[in-house]
Parts: sequence; structure tokens; C-alpha cells
Amino acid sequence: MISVKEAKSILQKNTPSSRIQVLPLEEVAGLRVAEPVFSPMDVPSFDNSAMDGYAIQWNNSQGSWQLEGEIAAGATTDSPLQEGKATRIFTGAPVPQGADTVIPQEWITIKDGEISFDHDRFQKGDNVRLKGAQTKSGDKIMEAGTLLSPGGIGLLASVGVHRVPVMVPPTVGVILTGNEIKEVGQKLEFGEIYNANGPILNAYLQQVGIGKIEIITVKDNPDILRQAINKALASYELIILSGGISVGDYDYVKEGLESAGVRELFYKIKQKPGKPLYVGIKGEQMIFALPGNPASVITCFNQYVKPTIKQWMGDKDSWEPRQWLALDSPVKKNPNLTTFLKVKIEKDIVKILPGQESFNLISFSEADGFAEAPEGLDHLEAGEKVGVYGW
Ligand SMILES: Nc1nc2c(c(=O)[nH]1)N[C@H]1C(S)=C(S)[C@@H](COP(=O)(O)OP(=O)(O)OC[C@H]3O[C@@H](n4cnc5c(N)ncnc54)[C@H](O)[C@@H]3O)O[C@H]1N2
Ligand code: MOO
Repeated sequence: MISVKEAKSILQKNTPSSRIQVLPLEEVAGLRVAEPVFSPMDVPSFDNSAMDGYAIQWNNSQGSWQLEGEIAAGATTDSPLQEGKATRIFTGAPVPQGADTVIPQEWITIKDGEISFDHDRFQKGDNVRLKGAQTKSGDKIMEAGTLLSPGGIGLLASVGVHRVPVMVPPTVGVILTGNEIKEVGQKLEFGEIYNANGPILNAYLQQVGIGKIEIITVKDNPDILRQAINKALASYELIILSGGISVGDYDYVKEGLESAGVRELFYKIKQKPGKPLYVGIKGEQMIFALPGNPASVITCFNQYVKPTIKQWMGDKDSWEPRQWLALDSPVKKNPNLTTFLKVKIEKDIVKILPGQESFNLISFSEADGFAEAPEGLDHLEAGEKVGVYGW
């Protein structure tokens, strides 16, 4: 058995490097750009008005301008404005050649076809967004590895970049094992349970950006399981299994993976829940066999599968706790294991929730994530700081 730290270090070293694909902007939310992005154009690409008002050529003396014409946003011609004249202009419309200042309409007086305004309130250049003020053609607008937020995607669109190289997530197949599993909505017979791990993994995978997921359920039968494993290995880069990885007579997952040519990276971690976690690789494929208890599935996904997927997608910093916060009450634990506790964060204090057993899901609806109570300690005091991992 290895420690939590050793398991994470093995995973960090063995996670394949990101696969790069050029995708349209509609498909890149939440992904990272694989290369720096340079702007192919000036933005704005023409001087334009920041206000609805009147464009003029600035003149230092108080005076009036003869009103002539109108320019709306989207106007595609540029007829020069003569000195002493003003033109009606709207926000986003091109400021004509010869004009250099826009006076908002609220400050304008119009009399006999001429406009005037209080000179002291304005100066030359006011309310004109100059060509290239945001970005010059050739400027670097994004570093490699930047996470594409809605705002970042807006920036790319604004400079005319509509396809971008990104680090794409691995393709994922999920195999759930267990004779006792029934889908939610079906009638349970004695001895059967509802499939919680399927919905858990589906939700978690969607959360980390895997849109297309195939989840199948197989019986505890070595031949059927072997076939399912081989089929998944032929189709997916990352395969996640649940159940059948412990020491029971019907636990066939480990031997099924080995007979399919999967090489073990580790089996069993000194932790609770999720002790019998198995991870293997085959070429550039990774295989996680999660212990079947739902709390073990959630813990192992949170601690190992999620950071692996994130690293695969170009984020190497998601292995460590997000916060260090003080415990609200003392914790007793087995000193030989790291314990992951379901917790709620209340005003920067970590509250340990009830129902910490591996089969018990009751606290998950209100939990904010896990606190890590490390190996080597048999108890923690109230007020002691623990690493907290959010969902
Ligand atoms: N003699 C020993 N027995 C067990 C040990 C051990 O060291 N020695 N370890 C225990 C620990 S810790 C865990 S965790 C479990 C892991 O067992 P498996 O990975 O083999 O999982 P299963 O036995 O198939 O299932 C465990 C548990 O989870 C329920 N389950 C399974 N799939 C689902 C699902 N899709 N949705 C909801 N619940 C599911 C299943 O019914 C079992 O109750 O082994 C301990 N045993
Ligand atoms: O490692 Mo298990 O999840 O404690 O029952």
C-alpha cells in the first residue's frame, strides 16, 4: 500500500500529455489554449464614437458648428467632415475623417441648424475610441495555457479569431460492475440497490468538461467483464470502472484488466474511503478502477481522477488543497490512513458532517468538499488547520 502523496506523484508522472485540436469558439469554453494567440488585426479597426452625440473637429475657442448629416453604427462609407461642421453620430459609428471629438447629446444646444456646448467641460479627443486602442495587429493577446472563460472567448471573437488550438479532454468510457445494481426508476427486488455511481460519475465528468460519456453496467462475470474492458480499451483514452476491485470472490476487475494487457501503476492507498483504488496504464491510456462504495467513488474521483483529467487538459495545479481552514471540532482517526472527511465550510471554519462511512451519502448534498486528515496522526484538535478540496 502506498501513501496519498505517493499515489498523486505517480499519477502526475504518468498522465499523458495533452492532445491538441483546433476547435471553433462554440466548443472551447473551459478548455486551455495550446499556443499563444496573436491578434490578426487592430481593435477597434477604425476610430469610432463612444457616445450618441455629435462629432466635430475640436476648436479651442467657444463657438458653434453647422450641423450636417448623420453616421450610424455600421456605416461603411467615410465622408470627411469639414472644419466648422458637426455631424450627428451614434455609439460605435465610425468617426469621420477630419473629426476628432464627440460631444454627447445631453450637452448640446441646437439652434438654427447649429450646435454649441460648454467648451470647459470637454477637450480634444473626448469620446473617440481610437483605432488599435485595445489591440494592435500582431499583439500577443493570450498566453499558452490560458483557461478560456466566456470573457476570453469574447476577446478572441473581437479580434476575428474563430478557431483556436486547445488542449482537449481525454475520451472517457465508464464500466460499472455489480449483479445488484438497478437503474433509478426501475423496481428494486430484495438484495438489489439503485445505481448511484453512474449518476455520480456522469455528473463529475460533465463538471470537468467531458461532454460525451458512455456508461455501461456489467454483471460480476469474468468473461463479460473482460469483453467490456477490451471494448472500452479499443475506444477510449481514459477508462473508469466502479466496484469489483476488492478481495471478494466476485471481484474480477483487477484480473480482467491484467488479462487485457493493462500494467498496474498502483493498487491500494493508505486512505479511507477508497482504500482499494487501482490505477493502470496501457500505452497512452489510463485506467482507474474505483472501489464500489459511492463515497469511495466520490473521494477517489475528487482526489485522483479529477486532477488527472485536469492535468491531461493542461492544468497541472489541481492536485493540492484549495484552502487551509480550521476544524470546528476534534477528529479521531486511524493513524495508518489518510482520512477524507465530508465537510461544510461556514465562515472559514470547517464543519465535519455526520455520516462519514463509505456507504453513506447523506451529507453529500450539503457538503462543500473534503478535508484531508493526514496519515501519521491519530487525532486532530478543534482549531487545527486542514487542507480542504472543493468539488
Ligand atoms: N475482506 C475485505 N473486504 C473488503 C475490503 C477488504 O479490505 N477486505 N475492503 C472494503 C473496502 S474499504 C471497500 S471500499 C470495498 C470495495 O469493494 P469493491 O470495489 O470490490 O466494490 P463492490 O464490492 O463491488 O461494492 C462495494 C459496495 O458498493 C456498492 N456499489 C457497487 N456499485 C454501486 C453502484 N453503481 N451504485 C451504488 N452502490 C454501488 C455495492 O453494492 C457494495 O455495497 O470493499 C470492502 N470489502
Ligand atoms: O476504502 Mo472503503 O471505501 O473505506 O469502504
